[in-house]
Amino acid sequence: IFGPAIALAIGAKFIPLRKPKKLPGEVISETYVLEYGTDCLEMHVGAIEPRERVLIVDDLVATGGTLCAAINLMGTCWS
Ligand SMILES: O=P(O)(O)OC[C@H]1O[C@H](OP(=O)(O)OP(=O)(O)O)[C@H](O)[C@@H]1O
Ligand SMILES: Nc1ncnc2[nH]cnc12
Repeated sequence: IFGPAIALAIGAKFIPLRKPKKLPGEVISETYVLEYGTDCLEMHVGAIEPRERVLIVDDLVATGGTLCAAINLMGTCWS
């Protein structure tokens, strides 16, 4: 897991985006398409303030569906 270490190194906060039912409290969800079906990412409500800058870290990009879902979750905070 590289996200927390990168956040610490650059002085940023760490925000986990997790598969469904992993995060406690209120979440927002984004469903997306993978090579082998669909899945869903969740993020805590209020984790990001409007106009905050983000760095999205994942282990790999294949179709880009997961990355797009993460970007869409960011967008729900900025709108
Ligand atoms: O660009 P994409 O086509 O979306 O694929 C990339 C995603 O696939 C893998 O996760 P996966 O959904 O397989 O589950 P995992 O996190 O449990 O490994 C990987 O960790 C990326 O998040
Ligand atoms: N194309 C791919 N290769 C390896 N791991 C993956 N996880 C999701 N898509 C993958």
